[in-house]
Amino acid sequence: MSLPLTEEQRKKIEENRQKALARRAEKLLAGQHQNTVSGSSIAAKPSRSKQGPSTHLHQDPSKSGSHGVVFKQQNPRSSSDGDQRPQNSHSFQLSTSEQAKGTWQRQEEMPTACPSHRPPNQVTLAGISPPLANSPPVVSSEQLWVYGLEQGQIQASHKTKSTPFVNTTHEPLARAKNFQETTASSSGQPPRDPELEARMARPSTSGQNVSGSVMPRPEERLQQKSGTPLHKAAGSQQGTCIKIGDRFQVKIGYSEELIAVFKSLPSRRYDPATKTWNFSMTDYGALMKAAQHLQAVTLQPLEGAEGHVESPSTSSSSRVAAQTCLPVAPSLAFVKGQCILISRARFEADISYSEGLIALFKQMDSRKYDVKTRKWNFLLEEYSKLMERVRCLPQVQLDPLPKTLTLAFAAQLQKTSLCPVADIPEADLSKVDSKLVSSLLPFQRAGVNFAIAKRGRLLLADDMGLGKTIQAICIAAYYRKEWPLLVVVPSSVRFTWEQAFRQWLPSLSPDHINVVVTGKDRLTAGLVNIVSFDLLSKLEKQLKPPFRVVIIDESHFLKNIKTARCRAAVPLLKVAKRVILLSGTPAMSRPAELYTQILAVRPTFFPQFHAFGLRYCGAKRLPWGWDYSGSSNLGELKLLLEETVMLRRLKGDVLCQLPAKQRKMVVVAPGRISARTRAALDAAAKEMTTKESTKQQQKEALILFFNRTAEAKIPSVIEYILDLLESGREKFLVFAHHKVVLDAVTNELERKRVKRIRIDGSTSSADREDLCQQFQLSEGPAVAVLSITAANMGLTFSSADLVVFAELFWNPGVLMQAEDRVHRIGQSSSVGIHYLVARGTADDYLWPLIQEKIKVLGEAGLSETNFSEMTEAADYFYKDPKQQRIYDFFQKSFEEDGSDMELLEAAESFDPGSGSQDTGDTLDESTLTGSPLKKSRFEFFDNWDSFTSPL
Ligand SMILES: Nc1ncnc2c1ncn2[C@@H]1O[C@H](COP(=O)(O)OP(=O)(O)OP(=O)(O)O)[C@@H](O)[C@H]1O
Repeated sequence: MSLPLTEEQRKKIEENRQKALARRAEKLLAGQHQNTVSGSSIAAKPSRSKQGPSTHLHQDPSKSGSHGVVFKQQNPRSSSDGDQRPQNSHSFQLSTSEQAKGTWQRQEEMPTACPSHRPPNQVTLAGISPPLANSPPVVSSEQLWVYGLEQGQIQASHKTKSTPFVNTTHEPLARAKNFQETTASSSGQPPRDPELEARMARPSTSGQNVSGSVMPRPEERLQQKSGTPLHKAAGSQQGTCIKIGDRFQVKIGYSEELIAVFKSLPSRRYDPATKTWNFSMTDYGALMKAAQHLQAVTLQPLEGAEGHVESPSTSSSSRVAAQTCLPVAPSLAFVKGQCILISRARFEADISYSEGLIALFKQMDSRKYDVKTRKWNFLLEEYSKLMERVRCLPQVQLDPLPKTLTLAFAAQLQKTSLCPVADIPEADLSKVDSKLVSSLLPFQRAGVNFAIAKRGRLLLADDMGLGKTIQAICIAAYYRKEWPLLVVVPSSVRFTWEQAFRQWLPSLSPDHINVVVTGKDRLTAGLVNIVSFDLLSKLEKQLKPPFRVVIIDESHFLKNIKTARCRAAVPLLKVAKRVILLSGTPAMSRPAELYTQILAVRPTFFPQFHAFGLRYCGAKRLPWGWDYSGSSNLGELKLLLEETVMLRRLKGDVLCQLPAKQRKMVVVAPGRISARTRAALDAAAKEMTTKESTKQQQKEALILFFNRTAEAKIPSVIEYILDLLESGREKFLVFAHHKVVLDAVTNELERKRVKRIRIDGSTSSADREDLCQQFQLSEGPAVAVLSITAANMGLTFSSADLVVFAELFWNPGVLMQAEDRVHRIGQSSSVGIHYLVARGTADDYLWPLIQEKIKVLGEAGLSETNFSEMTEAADYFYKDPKQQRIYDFFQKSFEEDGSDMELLEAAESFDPGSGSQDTGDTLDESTLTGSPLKKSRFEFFDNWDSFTSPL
């Protein structure tokens, strides 16, 4: 049993130790003088104040495996690798002259070996005396990072005035750690050394002024310096790597410099039982590379793993690294990822863990670590720098941003714009009709400015009902000198567009507006030419010379490049100078649907669909070809579109600017009225105004006129409703009062498998409430088909924000009550009211009648409703004497008591019966769904995808 040391003995030991240290330092100095070029002045000054009694420096200096460099312990701590012992506390410092010169350059001038300081004999682990074997030197990471400096470069001298270590080539390590930066252990990335990471990121506690980027690892620095492995000393220590499970162990005798390398590897573990170090395979390459540069050490590679370590002399990546002074990825694992734009100013590296890469990330001033996504992101202005440096990491492949993005965000990349929102200049609209300009709501004015800033090529994707029409007309009017204008729209709204041009551009003569109704019409007859998608493809030949200004309403109708409408429209749009696409739902279910619209506005963005599909449609290669039905990088796509071509405001964004109710007169297509129905309508109109007719005959003629009107409108009403659904309208009410109209709408919805409820005079009170609740709570598209007279009060449908009047009603009070099924408490949005008005029908008289009545009510303070804008727009009504007589008759009839009841009963009981031939004409379903074009339009309903618009 050994006795405890006396105090005196301890002192003696300590004295001897200090002497040994001093001798070793002198020896080192002498050795360095022999090998070092003049001008190098690096001091390694042993600290005499903090040496613990049991550090590895107890080792006999003559047997030291070290070349004499001693490290300063800055943060003595329990090591995670199992070393619990006190740590040595020698300082390692560079002189100021060193700082100024820069370390790596100087290193090239220096010999890379110091043979005199190598251990004389090969020492196996078993042969190491217990204290040494138990005492792997504990080295701080700061020291480890500069480990390469030791390689024959450092002169120990306690005479040299020491100065704080500075490496002017590197970015400050002393940067306060961004709170977003966390270690990989918390980021879900492969485990790494949190202590090491923390030390890399936090300020030096030693007072050292460490500047520049994260230091390369020892082996990397060696490579960078010499580009070749060192020649091994004759008696270098031999060691072997042995695979143990998924790790490998290094069997070798004590070597201070090798242990320093060990300590720099994140996966290191020290096993006190076997007194050996072991590592994960990810560090194998790094270790072997570093060992190649240690003159006193020779490590036998793992069996079968030789090829894993590329000779630095032959490694092209190493050569690049040497040229650019960048660290080489110290891991065998190959990592691959991509850059993704995450905001107008920042991009993210979406890549798995690589230590070298993380070190590189930490060199970026603008770095941020997002703890949620566990990814690093940077300012775009650092993009080029980062990519340049990443290219030097041979085991990292970080795919760049697509060229389209770098062009779109060139200002941010070049740091010429850091505005969170692009500045859009105010456009000069002095040449546009003042009526239109003064009516624009502020957000609409901003929309026009955006369009003009984009030189008239854009996708205006405002939410439904926000007034895309008025904005589009204003934008087109700004480029009026470049007209004729082509307006391509769903056929159900061709006349609504004509009306809008008349309303907003009084300077445009109505004669200059050409609505193309048949395939025989001329597409270029007017200054403004309005055509349906389907007719456009039939009139393709008339598109030469091409139009210079084109508006496409509901541009998502172009989502399928294979359709005839798309094939006709896209080439036209590519060559047009101004392209104004309008859609409240540019993509209904997947980003692939956006492609043609993007192509139309910016043909150069993604000329090949495949590139777009790979980036944004999650393209997958399947045995039968590529599948582009998925989605990927949607946030980036949205940013790209918003930066370059798309403007989208949601109702909620601009609610404060919107009126509570927005009424819209929708002029439905008269072309849908069959010749037979038209003849019946004309006959009824004549009967009403024939002087010879009795009062009863006139009334019967009025009833017939109404009934034929209902019948005539059915195809247009159905088409309009289906267009609404196709455009993404989810929940809305359809009011009508003829049973035949209610039936036709219900049947069509049923056929298309659209969720619906119906409330009419035959619905019991109990059922009404249930149906109402059912509609209120339903998710996704649903239509409430309601009788104007039976469901205009007492029901709440506040979950919808659109009411469609398929038919007009002579009593405006009833209409307003019906409107208020949606516009009531519980409604948080602005409500849209669409009145479908058919020319050449009873609507020609009912519409002005309703407006007049409302005006009177308004003047009497009984109605806050203002139809005045629509009244002004309704000047298409003929005012010839015959029509005036019909109008007068209408007025008189509805003022008489009892007329309502008679008309209502007639509406309820009207059955086209023998007139079914007429209905057959007008309801000709082949015109709606039978033709290939119509069929493709309605495919959407058959696949009723859940709405997953990325926008
Ligand atoms: N600034 C305005 N002044 C007066 N009325 C307006 C204004 N902006 C829009 N409106 C009216 O609001 C209604 C809805 O406008 P519009 O039809 O253009 O909307 P939208 O965005 O095209 O909707 P959707 O996508 O459903 O077609 C129309 O009746 C239009 O006249």
